[in-house]
Amino acid sequence: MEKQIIPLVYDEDMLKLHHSIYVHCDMTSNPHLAIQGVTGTGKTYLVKQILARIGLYLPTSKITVCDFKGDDSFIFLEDCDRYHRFVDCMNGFNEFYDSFIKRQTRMNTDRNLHILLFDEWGSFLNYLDKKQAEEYRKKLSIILMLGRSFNYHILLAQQRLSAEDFPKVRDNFNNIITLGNPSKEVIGMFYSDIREQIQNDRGLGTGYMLTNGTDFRKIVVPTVTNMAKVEHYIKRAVEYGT
Ligand SMILES: Nc1ncnc2c1ncn2[C@@H]1O[C@H](COP(=O)(O)OP(=O)(O)OP(=O)(O)O)[C@@H](O)[C@H]1O
Repeated sequence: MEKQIIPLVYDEDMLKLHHSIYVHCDMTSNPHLAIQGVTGTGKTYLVKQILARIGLYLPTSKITVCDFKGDDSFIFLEDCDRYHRFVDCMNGFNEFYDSFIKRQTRMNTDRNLHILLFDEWGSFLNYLDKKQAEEYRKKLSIILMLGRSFNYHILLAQQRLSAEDFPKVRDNFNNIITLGNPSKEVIGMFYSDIREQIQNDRGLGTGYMLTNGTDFRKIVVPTVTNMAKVEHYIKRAVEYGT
């Protein structure tokens, strides 16, 4: 499969040298991303940029949005079939999973990129009963394991990526972004080998990024000058092919 490269965030060290250099992500080799950070650290602001860049740079991409919290952040998608909020996230996730299975079983031979944004996966699992939660957890781990070959991708955003919600989270998500200052638990889970590089100096729109478990960098989230444009590219990809 061809490379599918999108710019993600700025490298803070380069920015300090006055080089606005983006850290890029090749979705083909690094298919899944996770973003964590306490409330107000800018997760949604970054998620929107990533989705818009996928829509802009990879114009045959499809996006499915499951926003369990269901506030106004994605309300501009309210007429779209691939936008789901709160309880409807069960349907949204199942539709995404079923379309993945169609590709995997060769009922569908398309190979254009399809990404699922799931906002607050952990809260969603808590909402479900134990048996249902196990079923959804299993389906997610199948996509995380097999999605790459079929161009199926996961983007998760939640306050804290915990081991109960995602076993082997560091192995499953190629890029993990932590916005704001990480807690002791987060440092223990993700940054234990490089603790000395974690300072309590992160503000709005800054954080850390870990790629493939080892490649560590400080990052800065670019400022959006035209949010309407960002939302336009997201909407185009949420509607693509429907
Ligand atoms: N890099 C940034 N530059 C400028 N403003 C930002 C940046 N990141 C976030 N903001 C602003 O900060 C506020 C909080 O951001 P956002 O809603 O993305 O946080 P969040 O982590 O998703 O919060 P929650 O978990 O409560 O949904 C918003 O008004 C957003 O526009």
